[in-house]
Amino acid sequence: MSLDRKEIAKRAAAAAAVALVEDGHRLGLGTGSTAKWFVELLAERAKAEGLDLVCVPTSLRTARQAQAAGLKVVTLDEAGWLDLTIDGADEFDPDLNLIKGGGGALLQEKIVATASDRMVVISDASKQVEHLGVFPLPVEIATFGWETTKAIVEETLEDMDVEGKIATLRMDKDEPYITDNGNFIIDCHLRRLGDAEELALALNMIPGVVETGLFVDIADSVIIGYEDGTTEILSLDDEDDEDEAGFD
Ligand SMILES: O=C(CO)[C@H](O)[C@H](O)COP(=O)(O)O
Repeated sequence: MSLDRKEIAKRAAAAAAVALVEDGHRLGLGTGSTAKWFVELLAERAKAEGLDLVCVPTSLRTARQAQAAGLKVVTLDEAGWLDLTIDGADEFDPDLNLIKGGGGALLQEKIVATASDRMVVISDASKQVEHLGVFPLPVEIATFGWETTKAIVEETLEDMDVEGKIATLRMDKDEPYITDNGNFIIDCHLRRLGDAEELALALNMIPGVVETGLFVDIADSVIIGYEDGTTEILSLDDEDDEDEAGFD
């Protein structure tokens, strides 16, 4: 199999995350192209080593992939609480705050990550930013009265210390994109996001807003994969740890 450089980086981060999994773990499985690598490599290791794992997917897409790969899939309520969630991100900053939801699964991703002892993000280096906000911030909203909700989101952004305030309804070809939870997503095009926690709280106060893609104080570590197959782990409590292990 010949992979392009970005895929090598994503696969390397996913492989390093698979090494964190222990027999008996209850795992949250993220959504997106990097999380897809994790599910594939996890299933290979689980099969090879006969690991007893219970997995909670964050989207229908991931559920289908995990089931097809032979992983045991249960709902979050069946699992109760999780040991570890591994997921991708659209951006992460030096405090390991995230923008997520580029793949539309932000609500279940946030619920699952929050119900975990530990959330580890897997990413290529392009998602690392000094300040969140270049990637459009996804906000999941109820379909009922969505134009009114969108207008209130824009008014709220006007009042906040952010730059760029345009919200657009996410589309899937000619139709609005519908999440796994039956909601719409608006993408907020901000050039600078200001205080992530303040913004998340203000947006979450708006009736009609279901959840935002701002993950504040949720991630514990980020594994960055590089295009040469090496990885680096960023953690808030540890010194940065360079890992030279590549993959074949
Ligand atoms: O938040 C997400 C899905 O809702 C993804 O984790 C995020 O979009 C990153 O995806 P990818 O690994 O494909 O770049």
